[in-house]
Amino acid sequence: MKTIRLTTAQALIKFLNQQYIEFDGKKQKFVKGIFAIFGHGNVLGLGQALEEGPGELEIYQGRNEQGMAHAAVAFAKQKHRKQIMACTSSIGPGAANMVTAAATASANNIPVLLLPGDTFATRQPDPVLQQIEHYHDLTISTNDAFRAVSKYWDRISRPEQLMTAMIHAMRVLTDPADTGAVTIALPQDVQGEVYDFPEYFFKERVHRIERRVPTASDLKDAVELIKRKKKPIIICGGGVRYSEAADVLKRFSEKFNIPYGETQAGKSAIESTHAYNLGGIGVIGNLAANLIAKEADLVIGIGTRYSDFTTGSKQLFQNPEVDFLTINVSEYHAYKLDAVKIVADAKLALLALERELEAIGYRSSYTSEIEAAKDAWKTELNRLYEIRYKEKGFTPEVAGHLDEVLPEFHESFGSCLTQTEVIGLVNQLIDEDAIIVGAAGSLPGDLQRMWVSRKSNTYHMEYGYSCMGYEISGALGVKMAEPDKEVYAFAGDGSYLMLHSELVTSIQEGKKINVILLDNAGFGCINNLQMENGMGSFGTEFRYRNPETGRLDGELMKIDFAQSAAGYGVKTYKVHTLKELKEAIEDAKKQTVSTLIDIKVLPKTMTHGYESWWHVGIAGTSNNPKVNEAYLKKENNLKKARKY
Ligand SMILES: Cc1ncc(C[n+]2csc(CCOP(=O)(O)OP(=O)(O)O)c2C)c(N)n1
Ligand SMILES: O=C1C[C@@H](O)[C@H](O)[C@@H](O)C1=O
Ligand SMILES: [Mg+2]
Repeated sequence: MKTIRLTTAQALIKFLNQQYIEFDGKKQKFVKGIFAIFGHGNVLGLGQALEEGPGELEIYQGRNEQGMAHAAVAFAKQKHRKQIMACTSSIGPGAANMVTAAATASANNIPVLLLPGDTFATRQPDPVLQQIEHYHDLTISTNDAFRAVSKYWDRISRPEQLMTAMIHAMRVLTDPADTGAVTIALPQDVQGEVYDFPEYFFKERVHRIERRVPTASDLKDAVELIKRKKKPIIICGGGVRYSEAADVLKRFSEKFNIPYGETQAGKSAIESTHAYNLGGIGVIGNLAANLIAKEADLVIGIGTRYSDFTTGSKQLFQNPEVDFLTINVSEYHAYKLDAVKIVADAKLALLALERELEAIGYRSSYTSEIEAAKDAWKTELNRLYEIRYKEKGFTPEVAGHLDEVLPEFHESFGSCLTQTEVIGLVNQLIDEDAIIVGAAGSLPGDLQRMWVSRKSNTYHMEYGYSCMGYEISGALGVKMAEPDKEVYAFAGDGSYLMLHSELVTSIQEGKKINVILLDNAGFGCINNLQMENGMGSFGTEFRYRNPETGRLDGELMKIDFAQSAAGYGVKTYKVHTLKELKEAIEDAKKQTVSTLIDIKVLPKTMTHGYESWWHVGIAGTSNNPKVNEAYLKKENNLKKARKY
């Protein structure tokens, strides 16, 4: 047996360079590059290996481990999981910073390879700087925190363990049914330890992403169910995009006259204007999708994990005859809602169903309902685009909460922009093939409802974990995946403040991203949520501590976000009017550096509620009668929801 003498870290990098994937007969390199923030836990092991022999891996310098790992997640998501990035961190805090991103990857089923440094396997020294030391179990380190958020976790305590660990890492990273974060913890001494690795460990490996074929019996059950149903609705989930099944779904919907609603992950698989595309469905869905969903007698969920946002906390589908048919590569998701299942690849399942339904001449019995629902939503959308603030007699979309704050905001910020008119104008002005990125706050709701995707795969929303701070890091990852397109991160002021460090990396790498920052001086959507459920405005507006009350109910904080980003070399704009917004977008398009448009928007002017309900925990007793009322309302809604 021929061997190659290498350190563990050198062997790992050599191995990563030899991994390929094959999908539909097309072969490509699987690991594009590696984000690194070096510390004592990885610089002399993995860092040395990367300096000496990176192979074809591109090496990027992150700013915050969470941010860089989110960029890696976004890269893989935009690549439809066909190519990934790795991330290396030091031990302790550097590693801990990646835990959130690991969770984001796993919740969204997006592959990412995380390589945190770990404490010494030899325990020489003991403890090393940043080691926690659990008195009852010295084998526990910060990296054990990744176990809860990874789809595969391993620790390399001896160099030879690397071989099985990496083979399993690749198995999970390329498994469409169960991919997510893979964490390989690397004790810092082991990274530099030498071993005679067999040459065959480094042979070229092609991991075939197989399309799981539907079984005849699954298909038979599905056809039996569909042919009894008159008003089916499809839910187009992220699986449609990852399986590249959009064209087949489009044809399927047309042939059998079946409309579809989009989840956050599925949106933009097919352009919004397609006649059967109802748009966003669920808690933050629109009127068209939610009205059709209410009446549907069959829900065909394709590549969706049926989150509470998608099913309206299992209360959206109100037809007493409603049944569920699920097409999913994951048995776990397929078993939900007591559905009839086709456990298979979305594209193959749709093609097979198409043949069967054609053979029996199936067609749903919708006549004008789909068009009527779409038209009604179009009218509503136009109304949302046109909402203009008036000093007198203005009722915001989210009315009756903080009506008195609007004049105060208008005066303090010198802006009277509403969130819906801003979204409408941005949607109208940016390129058709530009990609928008988002994750948290009120924007995902507004965008799922309002955004008109004119080209496929131009909507990139992380809503499996809805992690604040993904927006800007994610935009960088998307730009790395699609460097020829303009990329726009939609971020609230809260999300921007939580994490925007990779904006600097975008400048460093010359990867232009555009930040559309909507500053409403607070955690707006959470303020809505608390006030809708009877609470007062508590801890969610950005106000100074008031010396008179001792509370956070002083004046509104005015933050110059444009100035903060300008300091990094970002081209910035301050926007208070639609005219300024138009000029800023047009100028931003001409720039080669990253841009940020600091837009002051009135609170409470986001979209609100379209025939859906979100189940949230509410206090069962309170001195506040409004909270008690909200609790009773919740209990009543719960009665209308499916139990499982
Ligand atoms: C990391 C993280 N922490 C907390 C939350 C809970 N959360 C969801 S939205 C939100 C406020 C978002 O505020 P902002 O970004 O300003 O958006 P807005 O709702 O005002 O549009 C919070 C705290 C989250 N989603 N992610
Ligand atoms: O708690 C939340 C409420 C949602 O409206 C928001 O989009 C999401 O980020 C969240 O965490
Ligand atoms: Mg905000």
